[in-house]
Amino acid sequence: MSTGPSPDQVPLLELDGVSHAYARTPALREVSLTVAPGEVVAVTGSSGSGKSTLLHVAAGLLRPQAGRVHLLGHDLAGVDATARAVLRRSEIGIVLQYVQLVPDLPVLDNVALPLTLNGSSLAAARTAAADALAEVGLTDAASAAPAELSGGQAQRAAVARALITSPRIVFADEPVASLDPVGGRQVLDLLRGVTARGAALVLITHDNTVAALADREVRLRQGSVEHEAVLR
Ligand SMILES: Nc1ncnc2c1ncn2[C@@H]1O[C@H](COP(=O)(O)OP(=O)(O)OP(=O)(O)O)[C@@H](O)[C@H]1O
Repeated sequence: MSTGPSPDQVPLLELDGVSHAYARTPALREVSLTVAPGEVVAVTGSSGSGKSTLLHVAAGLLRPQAGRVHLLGHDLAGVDATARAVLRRSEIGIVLQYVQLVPDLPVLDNVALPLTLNGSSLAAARTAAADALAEVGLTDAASAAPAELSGGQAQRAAVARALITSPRIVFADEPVASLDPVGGRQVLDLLRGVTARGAALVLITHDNTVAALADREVRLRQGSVEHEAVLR
């Protein structure tokens, strides 16, 4: 009988000796990192320390020049751009600091978009999007245009869109940096909610108060892991 690790012990994300430079600017230097199911990991560091580059590499948006990235059981070196895009669309959620809702689509259709791109019928996707909007407290905004939302509402809609596929791992790059404390807390609570079903959250932030909500902090300095701490 096999005695391999149980599914809740297999990392969802594993970076091993990852290095990357833009032209001659080193951005990541031999970074190793693992993220387990149900974990919230804060990646911190000052401006230019490599946080966003780490997110791009981890989410398969950027191929690192050295090292290995294992994401959701895939060695990304062997996954072509199309398959990586499908993986992102179906199993990964990404939330950025400035919301990128499609301006011409009502909020409901923005949230439904990942499902329609994955082949769901518009009707089924809209039903799921209405449920997702209810979960983030935005039912009343379903038919609004993105421009009619406040910053906090738009970020909650972006979270609903990122979570509608029930991703196994969510990457959030400074998701509350543009929000007031109350709006920020709401968005963080929504993001952290994914851990209840065993998904992981990788939270990129330069804000210590936000980082303190994580289970673990990985601090970057000039592209290297300077410090790693278990917070809870
Ligand atoms: N597209 C790019 N072309 C050239 N250099 C880049 C590019 N993106 C990032 N860099 C450089 O790589 C280094 C790491 O940048 P990165 O954006 O990953 O840091 P960061 O910690 O996310 O910064 P910030 O908190 O300011 O967003 C910096 O020196 C930056 O100037």
